Amino acid sequence: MSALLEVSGISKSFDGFKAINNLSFSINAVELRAVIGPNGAGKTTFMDIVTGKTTPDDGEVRFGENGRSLLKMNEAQIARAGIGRKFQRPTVFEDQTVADNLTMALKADRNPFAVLGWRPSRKSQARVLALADEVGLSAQLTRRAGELSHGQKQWLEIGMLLASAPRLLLVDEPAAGMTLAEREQTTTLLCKLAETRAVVVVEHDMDFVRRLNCKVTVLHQGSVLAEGSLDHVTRNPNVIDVYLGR
Ligand SMILES: Nc1ncnc2c1ncn2[C@@H]1O[C@H](COP(=O)(O)OP(=O)(O)OP(=O)(O)O)[C@@H](O)[C@H]1O
Repeated sequence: MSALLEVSGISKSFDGFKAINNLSFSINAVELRAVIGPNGAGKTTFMDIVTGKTTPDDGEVRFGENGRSLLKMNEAQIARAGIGRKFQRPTVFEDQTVADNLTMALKADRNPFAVLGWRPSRKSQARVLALADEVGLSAQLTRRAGELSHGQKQWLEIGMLLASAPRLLLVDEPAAGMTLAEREQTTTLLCKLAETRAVVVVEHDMDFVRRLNCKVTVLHQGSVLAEGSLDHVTRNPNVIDVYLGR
């Protein structure tokens, strides 16, 4: 399996403090990966670097078959290249319906000139239905996003990200604030999405990570401390020492 994302020897200091320290790892084109680690381990900074929000001091980040360097691209170019990021707090348009939110996301995926005079076509309406179906919101299409539960808003935002057909989806703490039923549905959704693309989930909730049943990367002090199945990494004495045993 070839790597879709290759992070090699990246470091990033803030005021002399190494938030990321010679970090290397790769993500396959079709895989679900959980990234865990204690507070301050560098998980957010890693996502900031991959999405172009932060530039590392050293190292390289390559994406796609041609190994294109992401460090030469800005945030918008990286998003267009196929990397979507889901922040912890959902940012949907609360006054708009679910269908309108998805339609706007489809529209936003177009170049600025194509957006001028853009009207929803039959094809884009079908795409909205397909996106709603993919994230389990078919029955909510005409509801205002503000009326949705927290979990439904998270799924809507994932649907909006899917409008631009990302090859890599970075998802920050999806389980936070969700009911048990919503967590289970989110697990199913993330596993399904990872059947056709790469999905990287940053998560603190170990029960949720266990349900994802995927390879886990443990970060500590900006480097990879351990990698493998959840059972494998949770048996690692270093992981127990710095993360689980606290
Ligand atoms: N812009 C910044 N300026 C100064 N220090 C920063 C900045 N961004 C991150 N840091 C520091 O870098 C370290 C890594 O932070 P980061 O947010 O990446 O960790 P994290 O693993 O996401 O933590 P958490 O689980 O608490 O979200 C922390 O010590 C943090 O205080």
